[in-house]
Amino acid sequence: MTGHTPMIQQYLQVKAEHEDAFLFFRLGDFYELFFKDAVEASQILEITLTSRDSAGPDRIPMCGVPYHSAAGYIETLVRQGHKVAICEQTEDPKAVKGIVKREVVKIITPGTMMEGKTVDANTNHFIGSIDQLDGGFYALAYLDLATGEGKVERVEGDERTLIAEIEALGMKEVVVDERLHLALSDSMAKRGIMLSIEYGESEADTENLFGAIPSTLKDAGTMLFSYVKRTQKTALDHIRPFEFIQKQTKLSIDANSMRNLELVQSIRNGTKEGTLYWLLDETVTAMGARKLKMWIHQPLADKRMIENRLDTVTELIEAYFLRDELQTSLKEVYDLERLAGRISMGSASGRDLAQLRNSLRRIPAIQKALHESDWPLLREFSSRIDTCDEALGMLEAAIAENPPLSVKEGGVIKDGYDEKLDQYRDASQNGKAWLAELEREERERTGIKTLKIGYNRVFGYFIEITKSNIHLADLERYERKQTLANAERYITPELKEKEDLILNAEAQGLELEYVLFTTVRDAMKTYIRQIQQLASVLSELDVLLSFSTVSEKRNYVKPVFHDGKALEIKNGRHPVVEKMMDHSLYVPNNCKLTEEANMLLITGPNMSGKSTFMRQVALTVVMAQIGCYVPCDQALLPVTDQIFTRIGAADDLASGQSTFMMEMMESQHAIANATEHSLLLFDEIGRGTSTYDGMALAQAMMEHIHNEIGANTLFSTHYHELTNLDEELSRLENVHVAAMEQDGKVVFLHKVMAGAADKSYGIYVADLAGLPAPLLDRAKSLLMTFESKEKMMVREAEPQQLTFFDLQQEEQEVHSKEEQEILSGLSDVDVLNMTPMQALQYIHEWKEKLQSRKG
Ligand SMILES: Nc1ncnc2c1ncn2[C@@H]1O[C@H](COP(=O)(O)OP(=O)(O)OP(=O)(O)O)[C@@H](O)[C@H]1O
Repeated sequence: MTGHTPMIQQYLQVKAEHEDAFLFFRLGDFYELFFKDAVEASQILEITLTSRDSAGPDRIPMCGVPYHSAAGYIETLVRQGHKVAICEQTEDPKAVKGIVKREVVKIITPGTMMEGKTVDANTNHFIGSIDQLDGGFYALAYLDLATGEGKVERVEGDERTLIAEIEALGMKEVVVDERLHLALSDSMAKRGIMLSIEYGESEADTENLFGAIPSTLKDAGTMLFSYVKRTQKTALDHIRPFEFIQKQTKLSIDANSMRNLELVQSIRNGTKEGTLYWLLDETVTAMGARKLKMWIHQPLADKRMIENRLDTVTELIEAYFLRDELQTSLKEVYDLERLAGRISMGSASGRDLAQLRNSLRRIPAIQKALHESDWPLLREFSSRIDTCDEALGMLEAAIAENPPLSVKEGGVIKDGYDEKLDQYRDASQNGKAWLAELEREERERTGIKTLKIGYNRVFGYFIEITKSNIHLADLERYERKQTLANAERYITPELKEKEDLILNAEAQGLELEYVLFTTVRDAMKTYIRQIQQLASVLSELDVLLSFSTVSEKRNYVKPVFHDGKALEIKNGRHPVVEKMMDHSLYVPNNCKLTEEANMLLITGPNMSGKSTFMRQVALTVVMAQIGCYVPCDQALLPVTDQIFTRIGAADDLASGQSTFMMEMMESQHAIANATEHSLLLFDEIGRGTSTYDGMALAQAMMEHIHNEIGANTLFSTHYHELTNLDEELSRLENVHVAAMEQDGKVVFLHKVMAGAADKSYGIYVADLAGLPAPLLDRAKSLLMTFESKEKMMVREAEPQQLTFFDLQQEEQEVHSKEEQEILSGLSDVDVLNMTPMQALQYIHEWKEKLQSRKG
């Protein structure tokens, strides 16, 4: 370190504690980066790399960004998966000699970045933390620092399940201890998730935050809290008590199924379009949009709670005008949760406080409208709304109607709020007028018509009287300051006082205003919980309004829940496919799963609509359990506890697993965790391997689900051979999606009908896709050969179809069994006590057995 200038030495000291971050080192109006940081950042940010002198022989690489435009650069670095440590001057450079003290005031990381152009306010941005526990499970805690929402859940399963959950929640950063860091660093890096280590001591007093969390899971939460505290270095009063996600009260949908069903992210490009969230999102506030997403992530599994939401939606649908009024008011409500977060962390601007005030102004009308309605649940809603009158009163009194963006510009505090500030403003704005008035008064009092008030830099403001009038001067009050050739200049205490005010008015006014503003902002901290509570009620209202709007617009119906297991949907539709196509073209379908028959085996040509049908059943269940109406004419539903899907080829490239391996792992996960209250969707299990292998696996899985689990199950397959299973499995029924041949062309009817399909139409679909005619002809003739061969094989191997290896093995098993029988028969024979005829009879039997073996 020696051989550097004192400033660089200071830099190196700070940098040593923040090796893993780009250090933004404040120098005047710039943030400077040095050494390796400078080289790398200049490349990423496309800014010029320069160098500066040091005490040593080599120049130091350096680059910098202006203070006022740093935010964009910081955002770019953090978006690309880096940390940025902000090091500020913590002393006034004017007040000290030599090196100014500097300190890191904040570390911005991918999981804690809350503001910026790329931060979507309609989504929660969670930073997570993991603790590995005995017994093969993990504790997963996560927190949205902007809104203060935190949750803790128990993740049962292996590392893959854990990572899937982290991805499903969209986390960009996860905090772990050193041991887990080693174990997870590769798989997290592949997915672009930052792993940060927290060594620090856990915060001691966190009982208020983790009171509801089972003790074994608390450590994940406290570790997360310590990390956030260490990086943010501000008050975190807005962080609410962490919620414990109890699986029993939630419908759990594993991350793969979330993706397969396109609940919040489309498979194609990961955007919102084409998802259930996209379909249902008619929310008018960012808080509502976030809540909707969380509800879709964690639907309810409690009949009473579901019905309460559904009944509220019913009331909102009926109360048409009220709904409109509520939505119009809610549109004017800003993001109260994020505002509360900024207040807590001291980053709220004057404009933020004005937005808070403007939002709070809307609340009484919302409350009143609900309260005066004829609807019992809506009235109940109104009683949950706290109008935050005190907070509103304070903001009304203190904050100007339209404050500027920057607090430092002034104009944030309202006139009339603070006498002193008013004086400053008065002084600076009306200073001249005041002086003119004083001049008039003094002339009147003294009778000197030529008395005037002047100003110079040495003496400030003065009263000037010409020599000829001096005898009229009021020397009791005037103090002589300067004598000129033909005039005397005086000051008065009053004038000096005013002078102070006038001269410093602006500067002091701004200073005072800043103090007043921060006092109001800090005072608002008292109301954070109240504001958050309000936000929670309003966002819930927003989502329920959204449900009622969509349900009405799209003719959805209210589902009926019962305590049984039957799941019956009449004329169901896939809501997203329906929205994307001409509504009248969509072919509705029934789905009937009863206690007696709760497994459907679906066959039908490619593209006929098998997976659309399966998905629509799952989406209907999800929609119902978040409290929304459903796309059908009638629905009788059980409360489903978990949904598992094995649909399509959602290749998980990052995990490095083959598609077939993925398929098997997802199946394993479903089979290991499903209960009789679960819904399983298995789309074409086993198609990733050889026919017999795949068919065998599919059959075994169906048998297992039927006999051991008893879950409501939809199973689609291309293996027509499996359709015979309904004879063996009593609760299995065949359905098929109908297609029709007309003039040599296949017409897809998209209609689900009883019984098995007789034929698939793969080659026809290939034709539709535009494969060349000669290729298709060849395929047709090959198909004929295969089919006739298969018929022969089926005949040979009846009653079951086995592979060549299976047949060989079976043959061997049969033979050794016969030999065993002959041998044991021989040893059992009591030769001394049998007639020759009996002996002959035995020999004949043995010989026949051996002959049948050869034959
Ligand atoms: N009920 C329906 N009404 C109208 N169109 C439908 C219906 N169901 C499916 N479709 C249309 O048919 C297309 C194919 O459906 P889907 O992907 O469900 O077929 P599939 O039988 O699962 O095919 P594959 O066996 O090739 O996976 C859908 O994209 C949709 O446009």
